[in-house]
Amino acid sequence: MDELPSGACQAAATLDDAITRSKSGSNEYHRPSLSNDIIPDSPDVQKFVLELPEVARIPTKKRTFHLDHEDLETHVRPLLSCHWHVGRIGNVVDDLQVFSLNKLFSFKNFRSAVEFFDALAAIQDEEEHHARVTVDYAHVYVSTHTHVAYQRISDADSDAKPIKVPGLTARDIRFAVKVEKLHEGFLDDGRAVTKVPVDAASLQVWSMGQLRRRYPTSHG
Ligand SMILES: C[C@H](O)[C@H](O)[C@H]1CNC2=NC(N)=NC(=O)C2=N1
Repeated sequence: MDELPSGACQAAATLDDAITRSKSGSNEYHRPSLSNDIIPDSPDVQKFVLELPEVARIPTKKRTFHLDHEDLETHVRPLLSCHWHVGRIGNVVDDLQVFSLNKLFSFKNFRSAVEFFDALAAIQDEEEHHARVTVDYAHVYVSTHTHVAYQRISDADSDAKPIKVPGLTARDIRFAVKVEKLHEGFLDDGRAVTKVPVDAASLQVWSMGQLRRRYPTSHG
């Protein structure tokens, strides 16, 4: 798909803006309630929507490594600012946590949600990357992780064999950016609506915290 709508995620300029937009629409609005361990003014709460990263396509046959610590800021944080969040996949491999990147997209009606699903299926074909997708009336929940991925090895242990374990890779980032831009197109023509998740700020902080723990160094 070459004609992606250009520009960064335009769903909302700030969290407050998102709240206002959400309130002015017909969709219900939940004020994010911060849990006790999160400081409302924490620098980790990204209130502005960041420009989405451009990620080159990884050839299908190429070994895909997990994101590294630096990728969390450059690649993951902009998606968190658009209300993507981290989820846990049930099967932990060798005590290594398996994460996914998820977002709930909302639409005007069921027909628009199905049209989004169809366009999403085309992206999955193009990218040869397949997400878990759930259509629930006017909502589409997307969850992506890379099934065949390798844990990075530290420089100090360069003789070690990379561990094969599902996880988050540049394939997921590239895929999520494409899906986000697809949704922007649906917002622009009125087929989609913006919804701020319950506990949006907490989700951002929690997601970043989980990934920082999982990928503590450049070669975590
Ligand atoms: C060869 C082919 O690209 C691979 O089997 C693809 C198919 N789709 C995939 N999708 C996802 N999410 N992860 C993968 O590792 C994956 N592998």
